[in-house]
Order: sequence, then C-alpha cells, then structure tokens
Amino acid sequence: MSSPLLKVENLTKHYPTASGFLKNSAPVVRAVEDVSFTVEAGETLCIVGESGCGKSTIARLLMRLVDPTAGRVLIDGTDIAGLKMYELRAWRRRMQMVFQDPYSSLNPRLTAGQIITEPAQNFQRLNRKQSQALAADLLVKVGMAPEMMNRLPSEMSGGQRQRLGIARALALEPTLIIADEAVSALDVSVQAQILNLLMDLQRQMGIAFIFISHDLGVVEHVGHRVAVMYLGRIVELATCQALFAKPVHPYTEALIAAAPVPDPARVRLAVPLEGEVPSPINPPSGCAFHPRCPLSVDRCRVEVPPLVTMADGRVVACHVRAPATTKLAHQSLLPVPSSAAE
Ligand SMILES: Nc1ncnc2c1ncn2[C@@H]1O[C@H](COP(=O)(O)OP(=O)(O)OP(=O)(O)O)[C@@H](O)[C@H]1O
Repeated sequence: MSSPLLKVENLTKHYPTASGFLKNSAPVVRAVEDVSFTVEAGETLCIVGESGCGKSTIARLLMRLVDPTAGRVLIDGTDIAGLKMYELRAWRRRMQMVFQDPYSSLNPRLTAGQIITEPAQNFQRLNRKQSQALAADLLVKVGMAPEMMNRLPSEMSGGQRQRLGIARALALEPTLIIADEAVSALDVSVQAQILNLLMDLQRQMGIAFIFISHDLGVVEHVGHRVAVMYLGRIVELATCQALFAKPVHPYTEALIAAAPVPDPARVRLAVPLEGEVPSPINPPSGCAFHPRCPLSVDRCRVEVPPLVTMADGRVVACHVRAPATTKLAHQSLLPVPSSAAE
C-alpha cells in the first residue's frame, strides 16, 4: 500500500512558560499531546475543538514553523524534521496555508496581482506578461474577474480578500492546503460561497485540505473525516458521516449538542457542555475531560484513555464508551471514504 500524503505520528508540543535559567524548571503549556493522524491525497480532514485545544499549534508544526517536542511529521513517507533548508522550501511549496483574517495576511501595499504572483516569483523569475497571465488565471480559478489584479486589498470585500488569499495559496500548485479558521470572519452567505469554492478546487485539482474550525456546521459541510480535539489530544476521529450520525465520545456528543441545529427536524442531543476548558499548563489527571464529563468513573480520574478502534473503524479515547478491550488504534487510523478519491 502506498504511504499517505501526510502522516503525523505521536506529535507533541510543549511550550515553555519561562525563559533563561528558569526554563527547565518552569511548568510547560501542553498544547499538543501524542497526536497521530493521516491525510490522503484529495481528502479533507477537519480538526475541531474549543479554543486553546491545540488546533493552530498542529498547523504550525505541520508547516515546521515550530519544532515538535516529540513525534514526527512525514510527507510521502519522508520525515520533515530531517529536511535540509532547500528541501524544506520545496516541501512548503507543496503545502500552503489560508488564514482566518485575509486582511492581516495580505500586504496592503501590493496589488492583488502582485500578491498572487509573489510566491511563484520566489521560485522562478516571471516577466511582466507571465505574471499577468498567472494572476489572471488564478483570479478566474477563485471566481474573480482578471481586472481585479490591479486592486489593493483595501478596495476589496472580506469575501474577495479571502478568495485572493486562496488564489495566492494556489499559485504554487500545492497538494495540501491548511485552512485555519478560513471562513470564521466572514458573513454566513459569504462563508458558503468560499466553502463551495474550496470544495470545487478540491474536485478539480485533487488538493487535500486540513480544515481547522470550531464550527461544526462548517465541518459537516466540507469534511470527509474529522478529528475532535480536547486539551491537546484527539478524543475521536471518524468519518464526518459517522461522527454526526452518532458521536461516541461524550465530548463530541456535547459539542454537537451545543452547536446550532439548522435542521429543526434533527434531534438535538441532551448533553450540555458545562464549565471551562482546564488549563493546558496543569491539565486534569487521567482523561482531561473527566471534570466536565457526565459519564466519568473512577478510572477516568487516574488513567489516560488510549485511542481504541471501534467496529465501524472510528477511533475513540474513552474508558466508558470505548473500553480498551477492543483493538488499540495505531497510525493506520481510518480508511479514506470513497468520496475523497473522486
Ligand atoms: N507560543 C506559545 N507559547 C506559549 N503557549 C502557547 C503558544 N502558542 C500557543 N500556546 C498555548 O497553547 C495552547 C494551544 O493553542 P492553539 O493556538 O494551538 O489552540 P487553538 O485550538 O488553535 O485555539 P484558538 O481556536 O483559540 O486559536 C493554548 O493554551 C495557547 O495559549
């Protein structure tokens, strides 16, 4: 079997809370703990969870903007930690990011055309005619008129700026795009347009997405699979279809129960999510969700639940709902649903 496009193995990131000679004795922020998943070509893996659960840190680790405390990130089977600078540049070319706030990530002094072609100019010299042709092509790809290439970001709407950010990400023909809260700042109607654009681009160009969001409605709309994170760890990873039809982890259940239900015919689950997410500097012992969990038993307070593979292929970390008598989940995780390969 060929290796997945991306394989993340036991990824862990602890941030120091002090510097200098206090660094080693001070407590650490446990932002990401022992996270493993795969992403196949052409699929969308969503990462969801409340604020502070480690979603953006995973994005930064994948881009090697920060180094992991432990664990590995493999692209087509190659560990990115061992890459030399020029190899890392090539890797970054294949993996692009789209950010939540396109305005702050776009240079306000450059025109749309300059913004879009800047990444490509870093890799190959383009003359004026080639730059214009590339900018026009990419603007059309993201549903904008080629004439927009002369506009500044300040002369565009929020939705147009996000399309511009996507065009810039497409310029280097990436195989994977990490979209970090890419539609959270947009109006609902514009959100839908941008999500549909991303899904169209995926179908046309076979791009894989890691879609980071706290919005379950968005995740259900775009995702093939979804990883639910709580305080740095994955607690459930399943196909979107399976997860929304029947969440298994009590935290997933509570998140879905707390999300607005657009379809009044759909039954809202009766598990409220109470209390705050605990501090990642001093997380609760055992299962970090136990202080908020209505199902918690003694074992949850002392033992971190392992990820267990359930009969339908999803993986869940819960002593009550997924007791570790079944197979422990390793990095193979779930098969890609057939829709991802279409
Ligand atoms: N550079 C850093 N130094 C110290 N702590 C950090 C750093 N970056 C993030 N953290 C902490 O790590 C934890 C995870 O942060 P992260 O931004 O990855 O979460 P998130 O799920 O993306 O949250 P949000 O949705 O609010 O962006 C948080 O407690 C955050 O305060």
